[in-house]
Amino acid sequence: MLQKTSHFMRQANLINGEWVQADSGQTIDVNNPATGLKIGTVPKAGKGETRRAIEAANEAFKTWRKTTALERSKLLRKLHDAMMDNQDVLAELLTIEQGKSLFESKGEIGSAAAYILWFAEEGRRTYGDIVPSPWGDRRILVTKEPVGVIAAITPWNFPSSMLARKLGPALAAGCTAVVKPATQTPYSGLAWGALAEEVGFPKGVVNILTGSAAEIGDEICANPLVSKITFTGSTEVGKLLIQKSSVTVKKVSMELGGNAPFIVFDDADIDRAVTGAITAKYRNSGQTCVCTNRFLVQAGVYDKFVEKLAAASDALKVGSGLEEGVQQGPLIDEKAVEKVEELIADATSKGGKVVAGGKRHALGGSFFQPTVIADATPKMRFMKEEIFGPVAPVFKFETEEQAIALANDTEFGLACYFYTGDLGRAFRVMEGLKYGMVGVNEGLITTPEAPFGGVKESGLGKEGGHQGIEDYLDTKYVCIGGLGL
Ligand SMILES: O=CCCC(=O)O
Repeated sequence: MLQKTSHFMRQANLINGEWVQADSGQTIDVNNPATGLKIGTVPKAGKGETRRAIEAANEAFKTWRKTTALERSKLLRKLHDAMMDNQDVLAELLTIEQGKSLFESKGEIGSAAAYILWFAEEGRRTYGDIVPSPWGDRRILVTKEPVGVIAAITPWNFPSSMLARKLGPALAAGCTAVVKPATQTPYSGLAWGALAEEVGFPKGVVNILTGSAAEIGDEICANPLVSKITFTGSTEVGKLLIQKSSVTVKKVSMELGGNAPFIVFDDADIDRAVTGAITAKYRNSGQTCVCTNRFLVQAGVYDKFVEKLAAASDALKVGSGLEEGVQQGPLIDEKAVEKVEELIADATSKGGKVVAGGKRHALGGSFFQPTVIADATPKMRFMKEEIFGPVAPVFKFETEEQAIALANDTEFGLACYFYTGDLGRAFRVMEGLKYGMVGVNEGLITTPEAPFGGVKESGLGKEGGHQGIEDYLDTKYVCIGGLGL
């Protein structure tokens, strides 16, 4: 029961440096998806607590913005080190509340820490410009300034690393933050508060609230002290936040839904494609925004690919994420399982053939078998809907043009993947795909050095890369005259 005694498992909210309960005293239960058992509670905060957290962040901003980039960088580096020093316990907490395997949780904590380190460095390079002036007696300066108080709303599928991508650039830029982690997985988010406190971030710089998404979200959108909202989650909720925050004209960064195609051409290395497919499909039990939603396979290698993918899917070890060797944990909840069942029933009623899995796992609860469906067609719901579960529908195509058209036939544009051994085709296809991120002969492409983000209805803005800090900065133009030049 390491997790119960870990001081990182905070069952309280962090507002202005104090760990507090909800004004109403109400709480929300948090359950372990692997057992269905309650692991603790968190406060059910509402509008009042959110307003106080925003005011605290606004007060803290007055001094935090004046710290030097180097001072902020040093604190962020300490935060990185504290995360890595506690990687095992933080990973265990993540697995207990989210369900993913300990292997993946350690990877997520490592990735979260890596984003912090990246932005600790990037924060020191937020250069402005001196622009050639059209006037002989005036000079033009362009500077970068922190936007102010930011609000970060984060999802349950990557409760630690999604926060790192937002807090890292925000704090490095000199912004202060109000964070609302998902209520299904709040402890990994709250742990950031404990870590930030431990390494010496001043009170009010990081505030963390749990509770009613509607009440907290509405206050964040309406409050003029919040300059920016950064959100990872569904396109539906993202649109609502954009709409509601338009009243106070906030900057927004949105990392929304995906419908990733994974294309395998006849000239691909099939074994490499299957290895990439397993990661791109089953990571976090298929619950990532960049998970493959549709496999598009060229006719010449279709049967071979399906056979190998089915065998590799059957071989995955499903179980509690805390167990040694487990590769796939449970889905987040019963609703997620029902959605997966519905999509499979829709596919089989339209001619889809289940060649691996297809059912709830014998372990019960929200465990589901890794599933492969052959003979998928565009009439099936997989074509348009995000699965967010361990189901791999495999479509057949004949030509390169057809593959690109099928891949682009969606309102989403987050990640996509394709496998080919032909360099010319690699460029043609990469340029033809309307997506924010492309994996060529790679099924896992996330890294702090690269800009993560989508186009179309998959979102706005980038997280990571040198671009990732720009959304937390305002550009100011200064025209200086009267210099006696
Ligand atoms: O679910 C979205 C993020 C997945 C990733 O970090 O690769």
